[in-house]
Amino acid sequence: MELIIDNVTKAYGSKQVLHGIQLKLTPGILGLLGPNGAGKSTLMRMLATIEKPTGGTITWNGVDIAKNPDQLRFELGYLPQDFGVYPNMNPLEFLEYMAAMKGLTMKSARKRIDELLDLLNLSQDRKRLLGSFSGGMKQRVGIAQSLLNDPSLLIVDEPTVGLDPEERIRFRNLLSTLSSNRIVILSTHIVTDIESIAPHIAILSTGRLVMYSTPEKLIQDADNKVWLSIIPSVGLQNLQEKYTVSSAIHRSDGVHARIVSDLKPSPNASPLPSSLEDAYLYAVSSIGARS
Ligand SMILES: Nc1ncnc2c1ncn2[C@@H]1O[C@H](COP(=O)(O)OP(=O)(O)OP(=O)(O)O)[C@@H](O)[C@H]1O
Repeated sequence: MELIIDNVTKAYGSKQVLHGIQLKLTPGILGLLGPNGAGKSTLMRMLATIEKPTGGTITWNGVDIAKNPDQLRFELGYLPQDFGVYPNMNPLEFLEYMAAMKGLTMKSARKRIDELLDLLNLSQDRKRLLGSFSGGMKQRVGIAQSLLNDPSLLIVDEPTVGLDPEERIRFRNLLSTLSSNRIVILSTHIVTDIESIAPHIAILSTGRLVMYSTPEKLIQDADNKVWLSIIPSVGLQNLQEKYTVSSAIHRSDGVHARIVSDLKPSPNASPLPSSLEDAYLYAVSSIGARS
C-alpha cells in the first residue's frame, strides 16, 4: 500500500496555491499541519480525486489517480472539511444512503453500519433526526460514512472542529487504532490533534511543503529556540510584532511570554524546553522569514 505525491502543483487560474509537493506515504498516520490558506484542503481534494493537479502526479499503488481514479475511489474514505448531513434523515437512513452511493450491497452495508454506529457510539441515536444532533455527533456520523467501505486510504480534513475535548481524545484514539492497516491523512492547524498519534508530520505553508519529519525530530530542531520573557503587559503587542509568541499568560509579576526565536530575545530571557507547538511555529516562521 503506497501513495506517492510526486512534484504536485496546483493553480486556480493565475493563482499558484501548491508548489512541487513531494511525499511518499505508507500505512500509518500522516499529520498534515499548516496555517489557514496553506493549501491543505486543496491537496486533500486532489488525493480524494475531486480535483486534478495542474502538474506532477499522484499514484496509488503505482496507478496515476488523475488518469485512473476508480481503484482509489473504491478504497478511499474521505471526510471533507465542509461535510454536511441531511437534517431530515436519521443516522441509519443517512448511512444507508451513503452506502448505496458508494455501491455497497444492502446486505453488507447493514452489517457494516451496525458496526460503525457501535464504534462511534451512535447506536442509541440511530433513529434520531440528524438536524437535532450536536456538532460533535454530526462529525461522528461524518466519520462513520468515511469508514463504510473499510478504506485503505482515509483522508480527514480538519475533523476535530466542533468536537469537545473528550470527543477529540476519543477521535484521536479511534484514528490511531484505524491506522494500523491503512494510510490515514489528518489535516489540521491544531497541533494537539496530531501530537501523540502521528508518527510523521508534514507542514505546509503558503503552498509549500516546508517540513516532513517525525514529531521528535521537529521538537529537536526547535531546541534552544524557545524562551521565556516576563514583561509588563503594555509591552506585549510590541513583542508580538517582533517575535513569534507561542503563548502569553498574564500573571501577578507580568506577562509570561513564550517566544520562539533563533536569538535570545532579551538579556533576561531564559531558555525553555521546546514543545511540538513551538516546533511547528518555528518551522512556519522560519520559512516566512526566508521567503
Ligand atoms: N476553488 C478555488 N479557487 C480559487 N482559489 C482557491 C480555491 N480553493 C482554494 N483556493 C485558494 O487556495 C489557497 C489554499 O486554500 P486551502 O483551502 O487549500 O488551504 P487550507 O490550508 O486548507 O486552509 P484552511 O485551514 O483555512 O482550510 C487559499 O489561498 C485559497 O483561497
